[in-house]
Amino acid sequence: MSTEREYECIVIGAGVQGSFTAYQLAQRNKKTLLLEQFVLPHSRGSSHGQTRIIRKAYEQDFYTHIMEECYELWAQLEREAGVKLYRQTGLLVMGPENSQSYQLFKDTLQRNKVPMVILNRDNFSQHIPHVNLAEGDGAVVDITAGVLYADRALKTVQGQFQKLGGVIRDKEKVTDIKPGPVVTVSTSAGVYRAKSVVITAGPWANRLLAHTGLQLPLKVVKINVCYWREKVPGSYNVKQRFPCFLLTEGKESKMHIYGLPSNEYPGLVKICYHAGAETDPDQRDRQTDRSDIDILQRYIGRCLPGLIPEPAVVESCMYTLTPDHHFVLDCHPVYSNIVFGAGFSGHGFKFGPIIGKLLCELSLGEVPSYDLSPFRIRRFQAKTKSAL
Ligand SMILES: Cc1cc2nc3c(=O)[nH]c(=O)nc-3n(C[C@H](O)[C@H](O)[C@H](O)COP(=O)(O)OP(=O)(O)OC[C@H]3O[C@@H](n4cnc5c(N)ncnc54)[C@H](O)[C@@H]3O)c2cc1C
Ligand SMILES: O=C(O)[C@@H]1CCCC=N1
Repeated sequence: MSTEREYECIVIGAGVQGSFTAYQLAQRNKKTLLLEQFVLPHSRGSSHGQTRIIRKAYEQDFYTHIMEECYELWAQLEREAGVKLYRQTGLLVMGPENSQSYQLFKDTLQRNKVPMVILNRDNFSQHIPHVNLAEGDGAVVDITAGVLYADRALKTVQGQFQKLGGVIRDKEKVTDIKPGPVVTVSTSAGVYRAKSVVITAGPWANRLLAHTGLQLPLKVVKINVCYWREKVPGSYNVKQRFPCFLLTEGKESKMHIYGLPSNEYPGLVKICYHAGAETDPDQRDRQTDRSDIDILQRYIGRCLPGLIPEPAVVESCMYTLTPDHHFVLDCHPVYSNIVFGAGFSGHGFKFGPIIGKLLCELSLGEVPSYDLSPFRIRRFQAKTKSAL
């Protein structure tokens, strides 16, 4: 086999997690191949689109802790590449004042001393115009939060990986993985070998893991990415300092509604429902459920009076959900040189740089920089089907 087909590590899937993992490996001078089934850039997975929210506001301390370093790593990439990837807007968290979820968000911010502002009913509309705070809801702003320019970030990290000597082969679908001390990876165009393999295949994770005899309890859902037109252009604009926002559990929905200020499409505000209908990732466009859009229309009609409650643009994206909505970051239980990052459950983009670092550490057999117990597969126990 020629040396072009032999690597220290092969990363499968060039979404945000695979691209950052490959970049971390290349920074550590590891000869790395990044394989992607589609021609890059593409919009068939979970990492496409122009924007994502970045925030420290979480219900669990472990995410807030990790975000500390993650902000640094995003800034480092911006400096290294000379590209702006983050814009601070703040994140307005709203939810029933006495609900568990809202209190957890607020407490986590306070306990971790994240810069924040608590708004009350009297000063709310002065700070956040054109939003009706629902009866009984509280409101708190995570000042550190903002928008990540997602497509630009992906292009940047892939470019930096290549500058470090990393190889990307797109339009090359992985068709087989043969575990062993040296792992053999077959694609639609060739056969490669590596000391370790990282699987970051997003909605296709279980398809890839099947080659290693492992299945995770993952559910893939389609998300209708909705943009809503401002009645008065600029009312919810990023330049007017309108923040990102997130609704914790409420009457309308068990899950969150979230939004970003108008920015990428002039006059249009991105507001989505944090759940969707199950889909086969290869049949995404056949899933036509729009019940999420009905929920959004009702919410917008009631609480965002400056928007036309009819989506102006609807795009598609996918979440890969775990039962507890926490990520999966682990080594294969039998083949320790096969590592995977999966189940990012619709909130993984902001963590890309740190996920890359952690998966790189796991693939090199190092002790990971953070306690990975919330992310290990043993938490699923009986639900983790293994043919091994
Ligand atoms: C509408 C929407 C809004 C979101 N908003 C936010 C947000 O505001 N903040 C946030 O932090 N996160 C957000 N997320 C979540 C975040 O975008 C995802 O968690 C993240 O993009 C997942 O990345 P990934 O690399 O795991 O998956 P993907 O981006 O899907 O990457 C997996 C890649 O693997 C490739 N692949 C699969 N199988 C093969 C194969 N056999 N051979 C070769 N390649 C293969 C795929 O083609 C794909 O490119 C959002 C997601 C969606 C859908
Ligand atoms: O991860 C995020 O910040 C967004 C908003 C909340 C729901 C999921 N994604």
